[in-house]
Amino acid sequence: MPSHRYLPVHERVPLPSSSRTWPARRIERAPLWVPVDLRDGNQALAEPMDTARKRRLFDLQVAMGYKEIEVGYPSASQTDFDFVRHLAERDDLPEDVTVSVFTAARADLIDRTAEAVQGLPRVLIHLYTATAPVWRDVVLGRSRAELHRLVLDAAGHLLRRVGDRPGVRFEFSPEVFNLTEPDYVLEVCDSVTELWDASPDRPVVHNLPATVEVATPNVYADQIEYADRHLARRDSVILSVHPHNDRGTGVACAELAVLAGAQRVEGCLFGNGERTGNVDLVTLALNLHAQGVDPMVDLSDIDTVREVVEHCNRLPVHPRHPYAGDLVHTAFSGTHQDAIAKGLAHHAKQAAELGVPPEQAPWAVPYLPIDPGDIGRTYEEVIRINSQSGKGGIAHLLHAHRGLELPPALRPELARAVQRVTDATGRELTREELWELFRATYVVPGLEGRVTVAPWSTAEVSPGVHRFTCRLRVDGVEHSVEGIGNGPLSALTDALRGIGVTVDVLDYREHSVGGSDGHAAAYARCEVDGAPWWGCGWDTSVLTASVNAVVAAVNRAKEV
Ligand SMILES: CC(=O)SCCNC(=O)CCNC(=O)[C@H](O)C(C)(C)COP(=O)(O)OP(=O)(O)OC[C@H]1O[C@@H](n2cnc3c(N)ncnc32)[C@H](O)[C@@H]1OP(=O)(O)O
Ligand SMILES: CC(C)C(=O)C(=O)O
Repeated sequence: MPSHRYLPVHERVPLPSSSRTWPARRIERAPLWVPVDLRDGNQALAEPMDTARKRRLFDLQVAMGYKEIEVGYPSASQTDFDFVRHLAERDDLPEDVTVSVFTAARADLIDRTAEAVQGLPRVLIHLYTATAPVWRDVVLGRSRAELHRLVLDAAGHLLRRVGDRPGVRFEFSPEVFNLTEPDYVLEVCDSVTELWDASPDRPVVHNLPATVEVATPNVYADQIEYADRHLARRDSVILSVHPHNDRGTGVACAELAVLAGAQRVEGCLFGNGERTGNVDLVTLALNLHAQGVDPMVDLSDIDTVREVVEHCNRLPVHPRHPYAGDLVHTAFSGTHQDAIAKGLAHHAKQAAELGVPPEQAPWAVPYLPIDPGDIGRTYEEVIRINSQSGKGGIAHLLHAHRGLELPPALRPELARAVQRVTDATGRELTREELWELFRATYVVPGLEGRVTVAPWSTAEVSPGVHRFTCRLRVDGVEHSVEGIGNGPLSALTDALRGIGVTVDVLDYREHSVGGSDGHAAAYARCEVDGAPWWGCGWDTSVLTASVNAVVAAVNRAKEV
């Protein structure tokens, strides 16, 4: 790899001194989140959103509780302009929501922006110019002083155009802040603060973007802490960050930046945006939630949020996406499943002991960072079965979906049967297929096979003495037999013995299964012709289930 072509960040930009305090801090409340899906996310789409899609996403963001929403770049396209006009003319903005619009530092674009926002009751106008040396030299062709002049000219023009309108506030972004000299950032931002005469009741937003992520997140945090300490009129400045995800650490950058003093975070839902995307606001919010901090946005129905975002962006959310992906609450592997199954049972028990519903009880289930129920997911998909799965997960699924309480001694044998199938097919077993496999292996042999028992009846002929009377078919030959024992099952085994089938019940358990059809399950481990075999019964009658379980064990032994 020609790695020598790339300079490390400290050779690309002077970094601020290292008297950092952010590593010792904690995030104890949510910053102001600002979704920029309708602008930064939108400009990265192959097919930008039309008004209907923009409106759908905007309404979602309002419903989720976002209070500041960047809605477009109205001077860039008629579609963006029209959407801002749509918001202004519909006049249905909730009173606690401010819209933000984006513009480059050019008089013609500012004029068009001013036209677009006419009539909006609350609007933040977001002016930007790249400030980093490569952009100054290569893209904009301006020296430090010339670019500073361009920014002030544009900021002044904006102020003259809309500064006296009620409800208008301003934001400035030195684009590529993270590759800009710290002293130049302060010089430009402070002069803009001055020009716009920011005050605590009309603060300016200085938004310091990692336009292209180029360094480990600690470097960005140092840059933000330096700005936090040195920006002028600090109580009149809202310090905002806008991380991108080029190195895959956009979320970490935003979190460390908040530790370092950022009060506001711009990003997109599920991380859409230029190249590898903007920082993902959903992950950031749920990371706070998982630390016990109120994220101040409603993600209790994450699948609806995802569906709307996927529709509007025409992009899928990855199945492994943090919190929201299809697979993130699912365990296929045996030991994880075992731990989750035990953890869920423990959680239910703890909740009962505390006298609170499970969804209110403190969460500490292994391998599940948050309760999937918090974001509207069910437990259906938490455990899925393939060749990596083990007995714990299999037992959990049969319990969760069929109410079976499989005896621990039966589980390893069933797991081997499951593994034979999943290894042979190489694919996942659905929960219906798992149930069918269990039924075919342990229950069906009690109903059909070399030995069948039907019809039959039992009676307690004297206290503690039971008689089992039946017609037995063995390899097609029918016998009328009778047995006596201290219970119905021992009477059955006695009857079988009478026709030469030697069977002893070694272990037996039964339980009822709740639900409308009121089934019972019976599990019998029997020694048949000198070897142990499990058989199971599933019937509305406990007695029938138990008889079938013993016959199943006999037939399984006779099949080999
Ligand atoms: C990091 C970000 O996300 S920045 C936002 C980027 N978003 C977009 O570009 C989406 C919308 N953009 C557009 O629709 C168009 O680019 C427009 C309408 C804004 C401008 O279009 P055009 O006038 O055709 O210019 P073009 O797109 O080629 O932009 C390049 C010009 O803008 C100048 N420019 C770039 N950024 C800025 C800025 N922040 N302020 C002022 N001028 C700028 C460049 O120097 C260049 O000028 P030049 O032609 O004199 O060399
Ligand atoms: C905030 C602006 C300038 C931006 O989109 C970026 O830098 O990525």
